[in-house]
Amino acid sequence: MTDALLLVSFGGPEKPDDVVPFLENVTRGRGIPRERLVEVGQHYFQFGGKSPINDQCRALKAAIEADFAARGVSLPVYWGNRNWDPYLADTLRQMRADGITSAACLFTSAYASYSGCRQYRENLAAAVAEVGEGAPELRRLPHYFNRPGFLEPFVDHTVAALAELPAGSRLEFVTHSIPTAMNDAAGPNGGAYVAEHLDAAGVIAAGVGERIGRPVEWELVYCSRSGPPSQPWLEPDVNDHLETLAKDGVPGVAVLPIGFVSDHMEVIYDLDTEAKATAEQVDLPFRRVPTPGVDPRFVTMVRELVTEAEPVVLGTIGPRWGDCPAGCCANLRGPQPALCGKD
Ligand SMILES: CC1=C(CCC(=O)O)c2cc3nc(cc4[nH]c(cc5[nH]c(cc1n2)c(C)c5CCC(=O)O)c(CCC(=O)O)c4C)C(CCC(=O)O)=C3C
Ligand SMILES: [Fe+2]
Repeated sequence: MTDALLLVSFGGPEKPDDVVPFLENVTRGRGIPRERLVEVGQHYFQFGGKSPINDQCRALKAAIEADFAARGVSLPVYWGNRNWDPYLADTLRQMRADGITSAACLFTSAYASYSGCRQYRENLAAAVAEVGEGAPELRRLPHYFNRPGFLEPFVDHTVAALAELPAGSRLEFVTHSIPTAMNDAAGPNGGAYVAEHLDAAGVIAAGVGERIGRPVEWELVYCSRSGPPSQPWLEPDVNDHLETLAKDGVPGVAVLPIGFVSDHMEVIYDLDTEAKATAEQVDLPFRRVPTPGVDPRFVTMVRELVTEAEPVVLGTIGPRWGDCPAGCCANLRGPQPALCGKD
């Protein structure tokens, strides 16, 4: 039984004074070099000290509420963040006060990895411990990277982007880089972060090819690397790759941020600002494809995750679990309490 839907997101600063404390929350104990933090702070300040992510969560929450109301799903929707106000513990206290005893969680993160999955589960465990007695019981909705409601908006918007680019342009699928060791530990058997992205990208590329009547070339590249240079992270970086493509005479690129569900700071800075500038420098026609955001198909997918009997998925991997199997996405710094999983 479920009394509520809980949107679990990353959080972001809303004004300049929030930026440094937000970055401290995100990077506490993560060993990110100081120069990187100063640089990322500048990305936020350049946008007035405000990340778009909280407004995007408010918009998604409102769209889900409207859809639930229209479809007779009488579940209240709550929202809490890992790293900024509204914090998960505050939301759980509100839910308890409202008489909610159980909730299904939707993470605004679509793929397996410590950063994108288990860290959310650890933060939920910490928030439940902080709230104490009477905190709602939480379960997690299935991973959705291979659901039509997540993939189809990318197909549509990519077809539109290609129509504005020279013939023969390619698809650059972009996701957040992570340490290679984190990918090696992702999912129950390792490597799930990259494998899930490749599966999703393959479905989108095939869908686009079908729509435009010819196969399109594509690859998966990475943005937003942090960490010390000595630590290997997934490569190539999108900027380096755009330079390679220009040298190879590729006529243009559609850039699809498939690692993200909304156009938050990584998208508007790392892609729309930095990667776009790189493309201009090397004279490579560039279009950035929107993320699902509040696309009605994505909102419908959320309702289906809550109410469905039979999961519908695309690609080769097959339906994924909600609550994770034991050993999934290990915390490489050592085990921590986590909810929504066998360990
Ligand atoms: C896989 C992944 C996702 C996708 C899944 C998901 O969506 O959760 C994601 C999302 C996000 N990452 C975000 C912001 C940041 N991530 C950082 C740092 C890091 N991210 C990592 C991974 C991921 N991150 C990693 C391995 C680090 C290194 C530190 C560590 O090992 O933990 C830092 C610190 C500075 C820096 O190092 O860049 C910031 C500020 C925001 C908010 C954006 C906004 O404000 O609009 C969002 C949605
Ligand atoms: Fe991040």
